[in-house]
Amino acid sequence: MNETTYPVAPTLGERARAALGRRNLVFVGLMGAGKSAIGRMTATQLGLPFIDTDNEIERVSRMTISELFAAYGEEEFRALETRVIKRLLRTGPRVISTGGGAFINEKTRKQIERGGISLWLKADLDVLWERVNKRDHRPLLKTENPKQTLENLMNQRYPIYALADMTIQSRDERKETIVREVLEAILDYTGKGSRHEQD
Ligand SMILES: Nc1ncnc2c1ncn2[C@@H]1O[C@H](COP(=O)(O)OP(=O)(O)O)[C@@H](O)[C@H]1O
Ligand SMILES: O=C(O)C1=C[C@@H](OP(=O)(O)O)[C@@H](O)[C@H](O)C1
Ligand SMILES: [Mg+2]
Repeated sequence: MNETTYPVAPTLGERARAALGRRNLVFVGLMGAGKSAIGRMTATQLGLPFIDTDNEIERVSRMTISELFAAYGEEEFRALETRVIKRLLRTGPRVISTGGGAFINEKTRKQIERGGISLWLKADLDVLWERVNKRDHRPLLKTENPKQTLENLMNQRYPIYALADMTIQSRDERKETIVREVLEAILDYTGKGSRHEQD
């Protein structure tokens, strides 16, 4: 029996996966930007393993992030974060969502620069606030005026997040739409997008 097979065009996820090669994709940005949620969905589309550094820190320390901050302080948490990220970047490829402070730490940022492609999920204050005020597991926001704290962090950190390889605006839009933009950004950044080649 004769069977005719037709070529199937690769999906956006498959094309982005090929463009990534052996590199890790690393999400950075402020609390509430969507790094954990969008990172996980992006990993599924890419067919790659996903790791959230906060989850990994909680797993190895057997403490929650809040407990770690309370027991040892932020400095110890950062040291642990740096070690965990260094180890994760040694192998790959995978999708790694970092906690908001990771990319701000110079040592960690250099590791990310060497071991992966970084993507800043950028968001306005109101979007961030709307998302983070629903939960209380973020120790840095346990202040008298957490929205003001968030704004101060934006002012301090946005110039540093801007050093990331790619930037996507995280906004009041379906997560699937943001994920699609992330995949397109990978193609553009690696020179495999439609702006660079004929599809
Ligand atoms: N595009 C989006 N639309 C609606 N809610 C979102 C979107 N992206 C993220 N969220 C939600 O916002 C909250 C914070 O997201 P999360 O991924 O934990 O952020 P981060 O890891 O950057 O702190 C979560 O409840 C998540 O589901
Ligand atoms: O911005 C920060 O310094 C932090 C962000 C948190 O992660 P998310 O950005 O995923 O909320 C977590 O790592 C910790 O509470 C500190
Ligand atoms: Mg997170």
